[in-house]
Amino acid sequence: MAGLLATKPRVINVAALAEEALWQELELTPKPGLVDKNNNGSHRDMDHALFVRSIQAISPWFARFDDAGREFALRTDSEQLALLRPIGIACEQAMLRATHGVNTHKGGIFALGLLCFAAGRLAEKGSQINALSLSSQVSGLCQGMVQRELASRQSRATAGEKQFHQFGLTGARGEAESGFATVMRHVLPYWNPRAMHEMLLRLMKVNPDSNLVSRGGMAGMRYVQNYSQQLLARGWQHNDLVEMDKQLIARNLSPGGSADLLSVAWVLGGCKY
Ligand SMILES: CC(C)(COP(=O)(O)OP(=O)(O)OC[C@H]1O[C@@H](n2cnc3c(N)ncnc32)[C@H](O)[C@@H]1O)[C@@H](O)C(=O)NCCC(=O)NCCS
Ligand SMILES: Nc1ncnc2c1ncn2[C@@H]1O[C@H](COP(=O)(O)OP(=O)(O)OP(=O)(O)O)[C@@H](O)[C@H]1O
Repeated sequence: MAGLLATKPRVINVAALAEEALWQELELTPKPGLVDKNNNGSHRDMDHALFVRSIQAISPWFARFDDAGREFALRTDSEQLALLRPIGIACEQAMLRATHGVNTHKGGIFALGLLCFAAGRLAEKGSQINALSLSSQVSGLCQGMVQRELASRQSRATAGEKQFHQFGLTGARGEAESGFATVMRHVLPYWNPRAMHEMLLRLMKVNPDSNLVSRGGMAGMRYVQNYSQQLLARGWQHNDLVEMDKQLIARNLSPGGSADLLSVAWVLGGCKY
């Protein structure tokens, strides 16, 4: 009888959660400054249809990231990123082919690719897959990334690299190296998949988003952080988000980094327990 009562371990498919996360993020509407079902936000080169094509091009790669995590599970942490990166870049190329060169999900590929790879590595080692183990696995994989790729290089080719040298911001790399600490600290304790607008506001309130800085400088980033903080503090309705969307579009601001972290939150929230 006891055998019958024993609960079977829940099988978590992180690759499937990652695809689901991209759809949930895209469909969330209104989404201030971002592409959603209503409008293109602060983007002249992207729309909903382009994001659909991008998600369709990227999603088959999530299982490949997971497979690679299994395949390389016995290699040391420090070797992993070099083994993963070529797959990540190939996935970026698939995205760019589908979008005719537009950067729809570069940050999303980076973050979700790391999570799928970490899940494969944990599964191969027979370790439990949950938000905490995924967070610490990603942090381990990315240890030293900021120092190696930002601090010890003078390149200013990308927004992230420019902003590190200008403002000391570590962007997507710093977030990954911390094990997505922004999501773990500011969203997961309050996680509710039916309250995705609130989850996004919690992210925009604190996230040092390189997209905002490259579009509006530090003032633009602080504008969005303060706006989100006020809505969370006084409460908000649907129309408050419609108005925030208008204000961010008027300032050409787009919190793309927080949109990526919302996808990360969907995956970690789905593995919370
Ligand atoms: C690491 C990458 C993404 C860094 O790119 P970049 O120098 O432009 O950094 P940057 O910090 O500007 O962010 C890139 C994207 O991340 C998102 N983002 C921005 N700020 C943040 C933030 N604070 N937190 C999380 N995501 C953010 C945005 O959408 C942005 O477009 C990229 O250079 C890269 O290496 N891509 C190759 C693919 C790869 O490494 N994959 C490995 C896992 S699959
Ligand atoms: N729904 C969304 N709408 C817009 N951007 C999103 C959305 N979801 C995620 N993002 C993230 O924001 C990024 C796009 O933002 P942005 O256009 O500011 O970056 P960029 O392409 O590097 O800059 P620019 O377009 O000014 O050259 C995407 O790479 C993606 O990571």
